[in-house]
Amino acid sequence: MRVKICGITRDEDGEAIARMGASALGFICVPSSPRYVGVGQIRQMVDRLHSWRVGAIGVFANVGTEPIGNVVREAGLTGVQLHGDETPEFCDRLRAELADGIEIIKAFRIKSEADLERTRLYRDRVDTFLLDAYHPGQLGGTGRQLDWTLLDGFDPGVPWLLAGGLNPDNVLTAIARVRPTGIDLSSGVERSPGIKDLAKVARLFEQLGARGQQRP
Ligand SMILES: O=C(O)c1ccccc1N[C@@H]1O[C@H](COP(=O)(O)O)[C@@H](O)[C@H]1O
Repeated sequence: MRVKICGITRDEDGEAIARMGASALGFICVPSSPRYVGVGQIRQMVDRLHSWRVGAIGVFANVGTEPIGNVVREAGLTGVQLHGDETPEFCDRLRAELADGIEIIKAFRIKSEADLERTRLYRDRVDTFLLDAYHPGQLGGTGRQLDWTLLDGFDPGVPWLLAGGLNPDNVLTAIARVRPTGIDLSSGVERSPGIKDLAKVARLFEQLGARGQQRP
């Protein structure tokens, strides 16, 4: 089970969570978010993570391919998460901008079957899907669950992460019900926006037990 913990803003949180066994850490590059971190700060955190086998994913929404490429290179990211309204063609252009091996995760905010259907258009263009809850006026980090019943039989043909309102108390039910390739948590393991609650993160990994983490 791949485990991504998103919204890291402090060196000490990143290091502790990498040590606990996270596959990837997420850094919010969306300026309107309370979890926003600048490129210099991300670089500093990424440098401190070099001894851990952990991915470093930048989360972007509705910005150009060139600024994303610049942040990826300057911060030393291993991947990007597109959390806005990026088109399939945008994903192709971004692929051309990024070095080989940089992971592209496309996030979808799901409120209906039609949203799930739309994910098909991205299948051959990105590496990984992420399904999050839709909440009007907010891009992410909402702490809200999407309607898991919509995901019955969802099999996109690419690895995919379940996100949206996951926490140590509901994560095992979510995995058993939805069977994603991986999970992504942010506000469910926080004390306040951007400040992780390491006791909650530890409880999450206890819950996950011997499942083992995969791919940075
Ligand atoms: O966390 C944010 O502030 C954020 C801002 C803009 C885009 C995405 C953001 N977070 C992503 O939201 C999901 C779910 O978060 P939660 O677990 O429900 O709090 C997660 O993928 C974050 O990467």
